[in-house]
Amino acid sequence: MTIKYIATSTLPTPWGVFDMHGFEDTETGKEHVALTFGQLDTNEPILGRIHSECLTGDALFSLRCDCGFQLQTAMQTIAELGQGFILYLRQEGRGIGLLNKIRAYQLQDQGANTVEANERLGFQADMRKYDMIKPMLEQIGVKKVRLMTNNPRKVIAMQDVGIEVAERVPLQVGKNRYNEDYLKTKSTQLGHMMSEHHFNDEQK
Ligand SMILES: Nc1nc2c(ncn2[C@@H]2O[C@H](COP(=O)(O)OP(=O)(O)OP(=O)(O)O)[C@@H](O)[C@H]2O)c(=O)[nH]1
Ligand SMILES: [Zn+2]
Repeated sequence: MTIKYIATSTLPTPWGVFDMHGFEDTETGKEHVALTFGQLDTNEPILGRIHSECLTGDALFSLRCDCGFQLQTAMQTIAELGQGFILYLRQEGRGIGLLNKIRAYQLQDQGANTVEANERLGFQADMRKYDMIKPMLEQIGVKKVRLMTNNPRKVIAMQDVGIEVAERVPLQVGKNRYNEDYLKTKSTQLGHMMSEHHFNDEQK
């Protein structure tokens, strides 16, 4: 894996003006993005999120998952705090790509859960890799993090590449009638940490 920093610009959003840093993985051709907000105090753990691309949730308003809600909440929380970062990683569909995710959704429409659908298509439940985060965080000057996630695998993945996770900050938002089963499967089969409160607290 070779991650090459390309350029930085501003990114005005409804929550404030972020800086957007572009990276290229010269091995795979994937284009990753880091957003930063404010002047990062690199001696302290920085609030941040490692977000995996979800075109349907992040851009097309899908209620099948919680991704778009998590992204928005993370950006808003960071902007309110005054500093933080988001790595937006181009590993759609937990690494199987958009078209295979649509195939998986088709199987889910027929009754499979998110894990079974991946397996029926010949994929592991989660094929994501996180080795690109180290050079990306190095470029933006982040050494210690307070990570917004419900996924303990992400915490381990960060520690594996030498980033200190000072705290895991839960990010339970966006539950609705279309993603309730999906969230339950993540909790029971993929080890995501979600409180019962989340399941009892319908938002949409
Ligand atoms: N294969 C597959 N991928 C999905 C499905 N639903 C969402 N995704 C992808 O899953 C990724 C997000 O992973 P999640 O497991 O929802 O959450 P996470 O990022 O591991 O954990 P959090 O940090 O708590 O959000 C994105 O890349 C989505 O495109 C699905 O049903 N099948
Ligand atoms: Zn999603």
